[in-house]
Amino acid sequence: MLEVSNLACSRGDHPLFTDLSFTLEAGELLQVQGENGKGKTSLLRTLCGFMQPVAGEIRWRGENVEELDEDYFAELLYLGHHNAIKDELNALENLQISAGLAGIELGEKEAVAALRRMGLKGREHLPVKVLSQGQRRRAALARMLVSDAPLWVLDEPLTALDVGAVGLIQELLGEHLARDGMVIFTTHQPLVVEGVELRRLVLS
Ligand SMILES: Nc1ncnc2c1ncn2[C@@H]1O[C@H](COP(=O)(O)OP(=O)(O)OP(=O)(O)O)[C@@H](O)[C@H]1O
Repeated sequence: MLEVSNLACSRGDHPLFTDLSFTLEAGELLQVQGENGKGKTSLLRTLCGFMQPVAGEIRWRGENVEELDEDYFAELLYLGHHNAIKDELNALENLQISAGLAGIELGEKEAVAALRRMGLKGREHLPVKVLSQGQRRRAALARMLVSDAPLWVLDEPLTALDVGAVGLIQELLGEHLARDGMVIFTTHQPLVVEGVELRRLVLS
């Protein structure tokens, strides 16, 4: 379980939020909401240890994440709104490398199957720089199919996706939550996971 207590974050001298507390349990889907610039991305990045909070504490399975360090990162899948993919490499190489960095040895057959489920059949061996925006996004989101991390932190996962891909992402979220996974995410588009209650955290 993720427990956030009295968290405060700033960017430079600019305070974003203070006294933010919430929990996230197995099977829960939490949307961070707020107008542009309210600190949604900053909150997600702070939860993943990329930014230091000004105050407060983040606990994972009862322990402060600063003390857990690598053990916490191994249980975390972060997909930022910038695709963390290398332009010169193809979708297959990108997926295998990112899985490897997360400690997962991903065979070519499995990686190809994941990319095909993401609608990239026939595009697996092209450098991602020639893919469309939506296809690049699909290539980045394929990590959801090969991750065994229980905590997913997703920053605007639906950006650039067509209706079919949005449906697929909603399906993948449903599968993850049904396995007792947890998801915290932002989106400016509607996102519905069938049979799952959407919790909301509003930054104001
Ligand atoms: N590196 C930085 N240096 C200074 N200020 C920054 C930096 N990164 C972000 N900010 C500021 O911090 C604030 C929060 O940014 P953040 O990206 O967390 O907002 P957001 O709620 O995710 O916005 P959006 O809905 O537009 O994606 C914004 O005012 C932004 O300009």
